[in-house]
Amino acid sequence: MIVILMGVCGCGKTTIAQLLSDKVGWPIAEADDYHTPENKAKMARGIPLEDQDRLPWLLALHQVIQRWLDEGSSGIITCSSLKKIYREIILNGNVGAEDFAEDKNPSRINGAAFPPQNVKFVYLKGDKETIAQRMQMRTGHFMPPSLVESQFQTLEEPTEDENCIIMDIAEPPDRIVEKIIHSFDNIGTVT
Ligand SMILES: Nc1ncnc2c1ncn2[C@@H]1O[C@H](COP(=O)(O)OP(=O)(O)OP(=O)(O)O)[C@@H](O)[C@H]1O
Ligand SMILES: O=C(O)[C@H](O)[C@@H](O)[C@H](O)[C@H](O)CO
Repeated sequence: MIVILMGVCGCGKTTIAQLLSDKVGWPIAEADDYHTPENKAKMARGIPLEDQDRLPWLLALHQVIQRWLDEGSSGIITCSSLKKIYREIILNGNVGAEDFAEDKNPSRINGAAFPPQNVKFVYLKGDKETIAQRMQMRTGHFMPPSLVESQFQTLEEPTEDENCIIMDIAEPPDRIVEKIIHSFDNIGTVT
């Protein structure tokens, strides 16, 4: 099983990934570690990334998933995955990227089932005020609170066909992790 924790900056991806990893023993690929220094510097200056900045980053994360699938191993990825096409690229790699470049309808990629059953997105959902507050409290992170607004503007919440689990970030981290673990057997029933 591969779990991709998604959502805007400050929604709790890293926090939940660490707790989940402690419980299930799976490795974490922290998406921030896959950004180029240029991307990080851009965000640190308060400038939102654009599609083309994110493309190589998404492809690198796709390779992590592909490697884990090839090895038959489990893992946890933290990645904002803000747009549907980004999620397609993470899952499908270059196939998604070609569609991205040509601005085609992502739902038609290869006619493939979306998503693969052993790769699950978990959307950490919260309101802008809660997240802005948590970002203000957080220290030592390159991502400035000023980017919360653009993150919400870019966000395309996952739709039903993506079979994504939605977690309310108003709940304590431990509870969210319990629900994620429970949902491995009940995909689609936990919200
Ligand atoms: N469920 C929660 N309840 C209360 N506080 C939380 C919860 N989840 C995370 N936090 C706190 O909110 C802040 C942001 O969390 P975290 O850094 O994990 O978010 P993130 O999605 O990984 O951010 P980024 O995308 O910017 O790296 C942290 O200070 C964390 O301790
Ligand atoms: O703009 C985005 O797609 C995301 O915000 C990521 O680029 C960041 O890595 C992260 O969420 C900040 O820590």
